[in-house]
Amino acid sequence: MDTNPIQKANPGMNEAILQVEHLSMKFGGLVAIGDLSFQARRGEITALIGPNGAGKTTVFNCITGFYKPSEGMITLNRADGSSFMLERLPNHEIPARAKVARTFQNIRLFSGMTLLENLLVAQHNKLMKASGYTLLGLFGFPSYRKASAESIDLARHWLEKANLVDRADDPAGDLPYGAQRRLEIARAMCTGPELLCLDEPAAGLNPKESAALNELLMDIKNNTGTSILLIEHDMSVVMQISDHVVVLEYGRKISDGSPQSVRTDPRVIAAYLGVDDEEVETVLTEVGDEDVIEQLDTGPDSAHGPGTSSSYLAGPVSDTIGHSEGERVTVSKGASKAAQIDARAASVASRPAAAKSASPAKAAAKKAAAKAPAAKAEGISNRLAAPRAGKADNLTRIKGIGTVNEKKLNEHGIFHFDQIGAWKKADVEAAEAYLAFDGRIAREEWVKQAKLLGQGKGTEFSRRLDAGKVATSHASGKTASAASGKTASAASGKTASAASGKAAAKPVAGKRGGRK
Ligand SMILES: Nc1ncnc2c1ncn2[C@@H]1O[C@H](COP(=O)(O)OP(=O)(O)OP(=O)(O)O)[C@@H](O)[C@H]1O
Repeated sequence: MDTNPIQKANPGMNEAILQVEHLSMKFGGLVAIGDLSFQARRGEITALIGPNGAGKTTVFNCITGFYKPSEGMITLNRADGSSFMLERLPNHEIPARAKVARTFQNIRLFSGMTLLENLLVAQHNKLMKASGYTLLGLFGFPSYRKASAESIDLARHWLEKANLVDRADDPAGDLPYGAQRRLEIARAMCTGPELLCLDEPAAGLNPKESAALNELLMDIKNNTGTSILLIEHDMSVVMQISDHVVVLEYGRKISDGSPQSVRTDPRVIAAYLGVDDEEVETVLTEVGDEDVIEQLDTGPDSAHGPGTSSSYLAGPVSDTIGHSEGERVTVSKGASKAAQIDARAASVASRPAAAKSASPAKAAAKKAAAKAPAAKAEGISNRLAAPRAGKADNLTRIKGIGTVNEKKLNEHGIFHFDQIGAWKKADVEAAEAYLAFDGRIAREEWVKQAKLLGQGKGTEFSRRLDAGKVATSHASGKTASAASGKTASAASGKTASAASGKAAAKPVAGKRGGRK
């Protein structure tokens, strides 16, 4: 194989700025990335998404030379026709020669330096080159003076783009969080990258800061030649600005395509059942396909539930998962949710037609199963057998309750705001144990919110939800139809509501921990 990290490529053949081929990264026995291939196209925003620990940052670390991959090739095709095999390029040469820049999950600015100084430091290499690497050059060479003036102009340009020019002389550490994120991107842009890799740029941003970030990234996409590779958990950012989305789970690619196609991919939704409810809810409620929900009835992935390593661990051991309908699907013990979905789809496809005709019996079995958990809910004191007057409140108006948890609460006899509003400490603890929420109900003040909503008052969150600014499975933020046997949003074709015929008893979906 050619050991020269630079290859000549034909200009015009570089539709893909980045080609990742059969990339694997192992840490001892742990396979963080397994045989991953994807492309990022020039001039586009490509998002790399997946649950915590899926291997996204490891991919970035391989692209930017922080890790040398165990196997595979990463090719960066520059606009001038040259190509670089990044896995062979010394890492300090990746920004300079291959023109790849990155930001990190944790902000890494020089907080004591001013904004302008931060952007000038980023151009240090260019300035030193212009000085001829001599002290005299710093003062005497016209090339240095020219480069210095150009660097200041470029810094000012990116400060303007990031809407930070007014604060050019303030220390970077004094900026609000969202502004620091934009400054990092401005700093990376000062290096003139062809590929900009952003690791969770929207993490911790409020909606206004998120919108400012989107605007900056769209500006970069539309007005510079820079292509963007983006790791992001915030689905609103991903869906709004990405041209192309690659989804990882346990280091493997499970989906690759347009934002629309990946968000309706059952394997992606299944993968996201292991993360925060808000993220699950965003995907589930936007997809809302009954078949998809049906496919999710595989239950939690015990091999990768909370507390275990969230990385893909190759293992040939087979196990059998039982389902309420009685069919059994065999998957490997280390299989991801996506693999379970695939296995189940194969099982459904091969099921004889006669099995399908047994659906009334299946429905009865499901109904019985749906009733079962209520009988087990000893921990919560004020349960009801059914919603009053057949109508439940829309519990997703409480910040922290997504459609998935609303369904579980309904299954345990909790349908109304005043029921949650009346919870005592023991009820909160029981609900937290059932939902595997570990202190979150108290922290998010569900009881306080529920009291207000029960009195017909609103909260900041419920007002946003009622105004349609927050995703909900309910046709209208204020309506609900849990336990009515209908889907909550039949009109809009969205997700089945709680306690509908589909709400068979299911254990709590595994969470994969918080962000880094
Ligand atoms: N240097 C390392 N040594 C050992 N294991 C590592 C190392 N770096 C990453 N891992 C493991 O590889 C897996 C993938 O981690 P990675 O940080 O790439 O995931 P991620 O998708 O970026 O997660 P998150 O969304 O939480 O940032 C994890 O199990 C992680 O613990």
